[in-house]
Formats: sequence, C-alpha cells, structure tokens
Amino acid sequence: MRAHADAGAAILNGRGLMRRYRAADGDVLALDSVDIALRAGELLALVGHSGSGKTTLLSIMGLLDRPDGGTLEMFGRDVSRWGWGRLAKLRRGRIGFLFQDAGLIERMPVIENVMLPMRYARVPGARRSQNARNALERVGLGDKVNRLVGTLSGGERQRVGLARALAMQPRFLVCDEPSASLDKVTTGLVAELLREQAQAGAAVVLATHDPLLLPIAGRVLHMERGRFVAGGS
Ligand SMILES: Nc1ncnc2c1ncn2[C@@H]1O[C@H](COP(=O)(O)OP(=O)(O)OP(=O)(O)O)[C@@H](O)[C@H]1O
Repeated sequence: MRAHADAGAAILNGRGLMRRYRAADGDVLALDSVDIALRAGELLALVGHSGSGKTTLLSIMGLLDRPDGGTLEMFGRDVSRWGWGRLAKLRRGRIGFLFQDAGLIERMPVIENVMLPMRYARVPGARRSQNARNALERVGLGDKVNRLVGTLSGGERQRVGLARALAMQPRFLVCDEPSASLDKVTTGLVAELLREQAQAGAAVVLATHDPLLLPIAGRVLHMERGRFVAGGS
C-alpha cells in the first residue's frame, strides 16, 4: 500500500462550525459552533444518538455540504467561502466516501463502479483497473469483479463501496456507519482496512453506533444536539 508522505500534516481545521436546516416544522440547529481538527494518520470516531449531528458534520468535513457559519480549512486552504465547483475539484481524488447508501450503479459491473471516481479524477486507465482489482481483492471480492452490482447482497455492496473508496488511495476517508449491514466477520475486515489506511498516513473519520469499530479509533468524540460533549450520555 502507498504510504502517504505527509503523515501528521493538517488535513482539516474547523472552527465554530454551524449548520442550520430549515424544515416545515421549524429550524433545526444541526451543528452548534463545533471546533474540530484532524491530522494525517489519525482515525477519529464520532458517536452519539440518532439526530445528534454526525452525518451533518461528516458532510461538511467531506466538502459535500457547506457550513452556515464558522471557518473551515482543508489541506491547508481556507475553503470557507469557496463555491461548489471549487469544493468538488478539491474533493475529487483526495477525499474518499463510505456512506450507508453506497451510491453504486446497479446495472454496472462491480469493477466499473470501483473505477468511476478514478475516471472523474483522470487516473490513467491501466492504473484505474489495477487499483480497482487490488482494492476488490482486499475486501474479499476478487472473484466478483465482473458481476452486476444489482446481483450482490447488501454486505457485498457495502464492501464494493469500501473498495471504491480505497482504490483512490484518498488522503482523507469519510465513513458514515461503515458496518451498518455487515456481520461480525466482515465488520472486522472493514475495521482492519480502515486501520491500515490510517497507518499508511490517511486521515479517517467515521460515524458509528458499532462498539466493534471503536477500538480502532485513536480518538472518540461524542455528539449531542450538534455539539461535542465530554464522555457522552
Ligand atoms: N435536510 C435536512 N432538513 C432538515 N433537517 C435535517 C436535514 N438533515 C438533517 N436534519 C436534522 O438535523 C439533525 C442532525 O441530523 P444528522 O443526520 O446529522 O444526525 P446523525 O447524528 O447523523 O443521526 P443518525 O445517527 O440517525 O444518522 C437532526 O435533527 C435531523 O432531523
């Protein structure tokens, strides 16, 4: 696996991050002045009850959403006022995502799904295919590279999502409930792969309710009503 040269470098620095949603039944303050920093090689877990703001924070950390207030530095750049296009460009190739709804294309073969983000990031064809095959081997799907995603089980799909995130060798990996539909053995595999990513110098953040994933985290932060709380409830 490629080791990242800049282990320990600042990946992200957020100060006073706010995010308010407007809903028909009133406004929701999903992030209430959150400070968060993350360095290369770190593995951070976010825990907290449903609705405490974990996904909202992950979306902002992954540049999929923008805060309404506060400042955000990513990879040493202040992106607080950047537009969507510029954020997408920074995200592409640097940030990998593993979300519950893996966003896979059902009628496309497994390997094509895994190669897609590398296509967008203009990784050369031969390397795309090699990286995708290696990643699929690592998640135990080396024998299913040509299967259509629509024919896979829920756990297999989730592993394709993980392979897709790993194949890019991102500097920053953002995971929302990465073990949601997995059995114990596969959860162990995912935990091992995430730990390897951090050891190779990537920053990893995961939101989870799964006690099996917590031991791999170097730091655990508890969220409640859009804030970090000591120890949690
Ligand atoms: N698009 C939206 N519009 C309105 N409210 C939203 C929206 N997205 C999230 N919220 C609200 O913001 C709060 C935080 O939601 P968020 O999804 O970040 O929580 P979470 O901790 O990830 O929860 P879970 O563990 O259930 O995934 C919740 O009260 C939720 O209802």
